[in-house]
Amino acid sequence: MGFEYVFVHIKYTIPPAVLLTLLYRPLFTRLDAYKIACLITVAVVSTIPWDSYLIRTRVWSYPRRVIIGPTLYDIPCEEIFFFIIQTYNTSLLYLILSKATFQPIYLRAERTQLHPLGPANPQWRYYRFLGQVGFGSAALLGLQMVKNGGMSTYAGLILAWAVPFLFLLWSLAYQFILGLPFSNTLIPILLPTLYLWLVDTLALKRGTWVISTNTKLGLYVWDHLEIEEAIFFLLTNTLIVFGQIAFDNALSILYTFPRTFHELPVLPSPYLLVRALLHPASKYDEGRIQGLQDAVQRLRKKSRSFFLASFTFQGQIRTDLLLLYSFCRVADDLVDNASSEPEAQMWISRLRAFLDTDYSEGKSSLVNEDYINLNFPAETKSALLHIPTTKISKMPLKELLDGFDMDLAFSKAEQPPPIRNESDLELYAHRVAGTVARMCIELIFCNYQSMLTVNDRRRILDAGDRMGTALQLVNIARDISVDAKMGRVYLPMTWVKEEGLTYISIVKDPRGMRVEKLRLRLLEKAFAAYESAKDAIEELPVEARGPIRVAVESYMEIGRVLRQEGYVVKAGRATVPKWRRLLVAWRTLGRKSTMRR
Ligand SMILES: CC(C)=CCC/C(C)=C/CC/C(C)=C/CC/C(C)=C/[C@@H]1[C@@H](COP(=O)(O)OP(=O)(O)O)[C@]1(C)CC/C=C(\C)CC/C=C(\C)CCC=C(C)C
Repeated sequence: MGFEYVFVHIKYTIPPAVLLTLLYRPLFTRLDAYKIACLITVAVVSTIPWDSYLIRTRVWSYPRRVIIGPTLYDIPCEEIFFFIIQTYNTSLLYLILSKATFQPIYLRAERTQLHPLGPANPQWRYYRFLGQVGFGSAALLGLQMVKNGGMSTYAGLILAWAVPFLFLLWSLAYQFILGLPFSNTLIPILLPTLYLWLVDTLALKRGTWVISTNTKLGLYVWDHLEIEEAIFFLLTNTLIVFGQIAFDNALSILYTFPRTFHELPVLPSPYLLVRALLHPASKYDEGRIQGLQDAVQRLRKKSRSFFLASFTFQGQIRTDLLLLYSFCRVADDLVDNASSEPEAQMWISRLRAFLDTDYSEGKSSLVNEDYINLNFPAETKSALLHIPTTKISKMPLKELLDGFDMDLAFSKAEQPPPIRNESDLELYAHRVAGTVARMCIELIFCNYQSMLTVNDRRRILDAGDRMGTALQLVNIARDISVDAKMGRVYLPMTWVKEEGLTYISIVKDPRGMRVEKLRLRLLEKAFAAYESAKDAIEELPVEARGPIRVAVESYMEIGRVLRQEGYVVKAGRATVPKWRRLLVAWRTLGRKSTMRR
């Protein structure tokens, strides 16, 4: 009996596990735990018969002096622990590196020749076939090597065991394996492989584990690292990453095509996951994939705070929020970028009519698609078509349009400025942002089960409304100069007068002590609304608390920067440096809930 193998774990496999866990802890969700647990189960169950065979046939052995004793089918318990910890470490690395990726946009519809629009992405089927030929040949080679016996036995056994699994995973998830960025595929395979090669070199050198000379090829990658060991770690890490990718591929299919897969549980069963992977790519809804791609592009380009926050949402809610953002952004831009007040008014009327049709009973989605095609620019189509109206009520959307309507009063020379006093400011902020918060919360309630009563929900929605208002006040405080350039002043005229200023004087020169005083007054109001609402976040379903904190805090951080003297202005706006935004996200995610329900 000895502790050498245990020390390998203490020194080399447990420290990275602790480090990765600490790093990922604030982002760790139930779904992540489920994914890792599934993979560990498959890894342990599939490796035990193979490893047991290797040990019994003495291809592979452990001197008695290095292991503590207990075995399962002759496999030392330290070895079983190795399967678990390797799967855990590589999986965590994959999860960390793929956090920023919104995987559904990597789905590719594969139209055939018979499709009315002609074939699309025909190359994918060839890629799949080529991969299958490659993996199939490697598996056959492995079998042949085992059959030949002698020095090729161990290498053959590795190939014959691991490659059929790779063949299967490739066949199911080739689109993601090829399409995802290298940071999500190659890096999480190569980094742990290299690390384990180094650990293995040390273990073989010290004789912690021994490969029989009769069954190995006798080739080395470098001193003491047998080629078989190098292949083994490369293939097992590839299996783990391919397994995680296949999981994400299945989840992406489930979240992207709600017409085919509805009423999804937070943790989909293995049966549902396999059904999703077997759903033919020729049946993917291309329009929806396009809608999601456009939504991600819009968010990346237009809002750094919400783009960062979107990484922390997982599963269906991330898709829904992206689609909601896309709609809000497109609607806001249509009105803001109109060349005249009548044109902006026309967009608002058309958006109202679009919502009326979308929410009317028995409407056909085709009717609304025709309406969009006829009445809106082509580049806005995907945002309008995929807004998740089945999960949000009509009222906040209509009120959002009322908020845009208030903006139009700025361009009507005959009318007084729309924000005359504090109540007008509150109404405006409620309409353009309180409503957005309400819709976000409705989506959260729809996606996660909770024990909240109707009254609780109402109270949380009201708090959300106040929080949205707080964000909008920060937005106005940030943009005083930008808005003045467009001839707009969102500061209440009563406040402006109190400072001895006028609407015109601010439009002409939005700088100076008195404007700064007004900015601080606005921020004070914003932070008061924020303080009155922030505790309600801890009453949201647990999965949504951290991400909502990130969304809120990274925006409120703009307000905190504005409160400091000498803030940095870029393109007329105060900006929060990237490192500071990341720090805020990290801190808020890690914060413990004080009011768990
Ligand atoms: C993570 C993620 C993808 C979130 C998406 C949130 C979302 C749907 C935002 C819509 C944004 C939008 C374009 C709205 C149109 C009206 C508008 C311009 C509102 C202002 C947003 C500022 O965005 P941005 O800086 O990009 O805009 P401009 O530069 O001015 O063009 C707003 C300030 C409103 C944003 C308000 C929210 C996102 C609500 C936040 C509150 C919650 C989520 C609820 C908190 C919950 C509790 C219980 C307190």
